[in-house]
Amino acid sequence: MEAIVAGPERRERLMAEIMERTGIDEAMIERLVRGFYVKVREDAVLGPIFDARIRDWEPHLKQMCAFWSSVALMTGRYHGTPMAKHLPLPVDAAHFDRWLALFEATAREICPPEAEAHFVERARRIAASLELGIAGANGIMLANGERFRRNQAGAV
Ligand code: HEM
Repeated sequence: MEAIVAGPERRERLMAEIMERTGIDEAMIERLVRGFYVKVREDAVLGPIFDARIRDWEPHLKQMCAFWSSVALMTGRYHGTPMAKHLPLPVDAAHFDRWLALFEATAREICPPEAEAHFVERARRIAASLELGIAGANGIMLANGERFRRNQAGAV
């Protein structure tokens, strides 16, 4: 009879499969995260939003490495509440577009193509779900593919 592969063993296998297929490892995640936030902090649109909220960058960067390790490699290292952290932010579609443009540029610079595609696909999905949540918190129910724009919604 074939053994049922569950729990930690299944996670190990998934992780090994993703690492082998994409070349992603914790070192690549750390380069991506650190490279991305260098761009974010210099950015005219996003920089001030982070600067106003993050005093000590090192814990945030460590948290983001754990997040991407969980998202990209299924390691389960991240335990947090990203939606709750983003709901109060003064952001809309323009901020998410900028965030993704910087993330995608960093992934292109740092990762081989399979890894880049793996990160970017997940970043786009999570960004869309955060934007949907933020719109909802501002009383706007987005239709499929619709974007959240505060000026049009009149909800600044
Ligand atoms: C509009 C673009 C975005 C802005 C301005 C933004 C800003 C921020 C800020 C200021 C924090 C710190 C919050 C706090 O500690 O109080 C944060 C945390 C975080 N962000 Fe974003 N973010 C954006 C998009 C994204 C996207 C697209 C992702 C994921 C793909 C993401 C993932 C996270 C995670 C995982 C945390 C840590 C939450 C925790 O402490 O557990 N963010 N973000």
